[in-house]
Amino acid sequence: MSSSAMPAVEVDHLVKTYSGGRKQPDVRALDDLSFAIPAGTVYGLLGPNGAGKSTTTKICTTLSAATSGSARVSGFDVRGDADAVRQHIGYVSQGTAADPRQTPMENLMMSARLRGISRPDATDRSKALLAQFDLSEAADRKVSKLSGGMRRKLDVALGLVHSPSVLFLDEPTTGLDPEARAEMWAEIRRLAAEKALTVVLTTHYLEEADELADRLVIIDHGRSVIEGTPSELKATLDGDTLSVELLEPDVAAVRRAAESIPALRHVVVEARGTSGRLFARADDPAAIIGRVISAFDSAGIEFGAVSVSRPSLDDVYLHYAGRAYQIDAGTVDNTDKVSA
Ligand SMILES: Nc1ncnc2c1ncn2[C@@H]1O[C@H](COP(=O)(O)OP(=O)(O)OP(=O)(O)O)[C@@H](O)[C@H]1O
Repeated sequence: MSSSAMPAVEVDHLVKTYSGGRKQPDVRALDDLSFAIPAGTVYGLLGPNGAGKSTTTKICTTLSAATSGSARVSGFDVRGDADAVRQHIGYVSQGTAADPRQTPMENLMMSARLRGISRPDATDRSKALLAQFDLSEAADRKVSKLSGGMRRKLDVALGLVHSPSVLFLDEPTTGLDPEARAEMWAEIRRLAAEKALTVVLTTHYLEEADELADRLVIIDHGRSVIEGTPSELKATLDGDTLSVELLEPDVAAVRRAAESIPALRHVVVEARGTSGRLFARADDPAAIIGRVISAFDSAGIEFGAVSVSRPSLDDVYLHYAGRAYQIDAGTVDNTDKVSA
C-alpha cells in the first residue's frame, strides 16, 4: 500500500472490557469497533457520553491496551510499536495539559525540550505556535490568568509542538462559552487546511462533527453505528423530519395515532416523565401536519410544538441508533419504535 493510500489510523475489531470492581459487572466499553481514517482529514468520533470515544482515543494514543483487536497509527501498531506511535501523534486530552503556574511560552518550551527539540528550534516553534493560536500577547502571562478559551488553545498548541502527523483532540470545546467555541472551530478548520496533519476529533456535539469533520463514525455502546461524510449520512435518510412535542404522553396512544397516518415512516416515540417527543420521516411533512393534529386531537393526545426540518445528524443518530440523541438512554422511561 502506498503511504498516501495508507490510513492515518486503522482501528480493527477493537474490544475493551473494564473490570467492574467488587460485585459489579464488567463494562464492555468497546464492542468490536472498526474504522479507518484517511490521512489529511478531520475525522469525527461522535457519540453520547459513555459511548466509548475516550477509550478508543486512549487505545490509539497508547495510553490504554485493548482487550482484543488492533489499532495502527501512521502505519505503526499501538501495541508493538508504541514508541513510534507516540512520536507521530499529538494528544489533547479532556483535562488541561498546561501548568497553570507557568506562562504559555514556558509551557511550550518545556514540552518541546521534553520532546528532544533543541533550544533554538524550541524557541522558534513555540513562538510560531503562539502566533498561530493568537496567543502571542499572552505569551508571558501565567496560564492561571488566561480565559478558558485561551487555555484550550494552548492545550492544542502543546499537542502540536513536535509537529505530529496525527492530532487527537478529545472533546476540545466542552466547557467553552459560545464565543470561545467558535474560535476553537476556526482553529480546527485552519489545522484541517494543513494537508500533512490528520485530526481525530472526539465530540458529543452533533453540530461540531457536522461543521468540522470530513468523515465521522457514530459510536454507540462501543459499536460503530454508521460511518461516512456528514452529507452522505444525511443523504441515507429518505424524506424530511416531523417532530411533535408531547405532553404527559401515553406512548401506546401516540403510536396508534401515528400508525393511522400512512405517510409517516420510521416513527419513534420517546417519553421521559411528563414530556416526550414523536419523531417521524415523511416525504412532505409540512403537507400532513393537519392530519397529524386532527389524529392527535381525536385520540385526546396533548401536544405542543410541531416542527419540520431537513435531515440533520440528530436524525441520522435517531434513525440508526433508534433513539433521540439528546435523551440519555439510561433515563428514558419508555421508548417505542414503529416502522411504518
Ligand atoms: N477506567 C474505567 N473503568 C471502568 N469503566 C470505565 C473506565 N473508563 C471508562 N469506563 C466505562 O466505559 C464506557 C465508555 O467510556 P468512555 O469514557 O470511553 O466514553 P466516552 O464516549 O468517551 O464518554 P465521555 O464523553 O463521557 O468521556 C462507559 O460506560 C464508562 O463508564
